[in-house]
Amino acid sequence: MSDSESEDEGANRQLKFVLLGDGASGKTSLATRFVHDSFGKQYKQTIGLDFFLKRITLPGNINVTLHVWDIGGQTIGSKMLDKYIYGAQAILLVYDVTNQQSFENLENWHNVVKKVNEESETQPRVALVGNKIDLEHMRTVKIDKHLQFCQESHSSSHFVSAKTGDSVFLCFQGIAANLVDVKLNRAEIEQLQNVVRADIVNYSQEPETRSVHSPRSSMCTIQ
Ligand SMILES: Nc1nc2c(ncn2[C@@H]2O[C@H](COP(=O)(O)OP(=O)(O)OP(=O)(O)O)[C@@H](O)[C@H]2O)c(=O)[nH]1
Repeated sequence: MSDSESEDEGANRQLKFVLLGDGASGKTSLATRFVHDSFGKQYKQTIGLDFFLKRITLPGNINVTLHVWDIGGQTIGSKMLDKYIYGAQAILLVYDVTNQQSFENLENWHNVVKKVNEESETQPRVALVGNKIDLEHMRTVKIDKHLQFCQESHSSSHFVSAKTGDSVFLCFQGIAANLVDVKLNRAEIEQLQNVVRADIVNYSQEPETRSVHSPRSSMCTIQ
């Protein structure tokens, strides 16, 4: 590689992020929120895989291009899955906090990742991503189970909502920053957390004021 090529690469690091997890856990929605800052309510199953590309600038003027591989939830038994995972710098294991099964099945996804890692020179960072925290009141996956998984699998821990955007940018950019050894300060983290949103909820049968807080979430419901 010539000097100018390596300078180019230094100026714009390419990172492969792979999103894994059960169907309907919200992988496409997370990628769409991160890349296009949009959200669609309608579920459209990903067949095989989808690609997203996003260039971000991290503190210190460090440009990073994220290649986000959104793997369809039905590929768990597919022979192609190993190839999709291979060479990733980051694996995001995504589950739906309101769906216990989607959390339990992450073990199968993680096992595939571990098997691929055995044959790979690069060892990806693994991140556990609990999605749909806007539905905190319907949560079925206990936070201590989430944290236990992180500890056992040496994963970073993230709670996000593709729907509201809560902590989605922080999740992707935080992982990217970590990979290129950039430290985000408190102000940058707060800025990336992004959404402070209050939904008006009409609890007609329950007259008392409610407040629902999630860990690292800025969502609340007010009446
Ligand atoms: N309330 C809520 N719904 C969400 C959120 N993220 C995704 N959804 C919804 O969940 C459904 C599934 O989302 P997808 O992003 O298509 O799920 P997926 O994991 O890509 O699914 P596969 O393509 O089958 O692997 C859609 O109806 C989304 O609108 C979220 O943060 N909150």
